[in-house]
Amino acid sequence: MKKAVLVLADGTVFEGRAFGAHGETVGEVVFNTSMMGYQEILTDPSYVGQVVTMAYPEMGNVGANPEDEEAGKPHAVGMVVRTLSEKSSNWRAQETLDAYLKRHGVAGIEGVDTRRLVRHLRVHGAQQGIISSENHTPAALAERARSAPGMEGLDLATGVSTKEPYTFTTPSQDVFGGAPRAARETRFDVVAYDYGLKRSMLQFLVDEGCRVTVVPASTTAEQVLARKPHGVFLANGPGDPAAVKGADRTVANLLGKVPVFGICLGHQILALALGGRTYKMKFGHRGANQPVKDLTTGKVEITAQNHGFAVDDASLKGKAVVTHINLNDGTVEGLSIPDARAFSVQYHPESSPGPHDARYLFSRFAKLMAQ
Ligand SMILES: NC(=O)CC[C@H](N)C(=O)O
Repeated sequence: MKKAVLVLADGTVFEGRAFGAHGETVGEVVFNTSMMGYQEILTDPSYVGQVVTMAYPEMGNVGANPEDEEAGKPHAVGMVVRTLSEKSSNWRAQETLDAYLKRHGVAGIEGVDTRRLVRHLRVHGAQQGIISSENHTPAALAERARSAPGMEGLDLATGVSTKEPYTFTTPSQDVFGGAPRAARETRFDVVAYDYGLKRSMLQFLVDEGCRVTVVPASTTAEQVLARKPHGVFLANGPGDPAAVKGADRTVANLLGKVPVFGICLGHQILALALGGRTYKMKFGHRGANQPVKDLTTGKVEITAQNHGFAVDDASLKGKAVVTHINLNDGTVEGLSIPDARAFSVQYHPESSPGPHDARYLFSRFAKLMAQ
């Protein structure tokens, strides 16, 4: 296999071998601690502009298949792994991870000391980096990584959002081949803002009896209210929440008029709509084992997460109730505005990949709409 390097903006060099597409890719280098679900991770549009390092050492073992995609293609711009499995061993696999990334033009590097890389990012913070199999000097690559734009101030959601509204009616699938879940009778019309959404979120809304109309990020509050929805869903998405054009004002104009449920970027935008603030975290939360405490019940959920920004707790005082916190670092994980029938979580109740502890939040949204 061809030699490749990963060079961080601070000049740190990691050597390895190229897989997937050969060539070069620049992005924010982040790490994910999930042991499985690399395909759901790679295809999550929230990874636009990011190079994902998988902390777990064995990757590619189950290959790739179309059912596990969260969107039509990988959105991460690069992948860093310790050991890449040459073969895929799974009855659902249609190709290897290597072939999958090659086909989609995504560069990977394997054989990297990912423990050292993850520790480096934890200490020095997520930063721009470049994967290259083109024999340039590390100094030149570090310079290019340094001149790449950082995540702060980047509106990436508007770019990946759907261009036209569409209706989504597919329930979640049983991947183990069981009978398809009986579709619930349609009870609610929901408008979902697409900031870069994961397909599984929509499937869980359909499971709750929602007919979902997905709309572009730039859709106005008036256009949404004209559809007379029972509820509005604010999806996940890439980039800086404060940079998504007009989103905070739009959501502010919806609050109080219709129940609102936000996840991840949607949660951050809801906070901004209330006059709250968001900030860039040092290295974010990405993985399937983040402990979150529900302050209203005292229960702890193990959650899937993928975010690099967070909502500033102090900025919400008097504007919203902080309902969930992260037990690792105390950051805000959920909020609610009871008067406005609105709530949101920073983590991923659809998991995909991850534990199912938080799936009940989709029913909570349905209950809110039924009231
Ligand atoms: N998954 C998401 O919606 C991520 C939200 C935002 N882009 C962040 O990094 O914090």
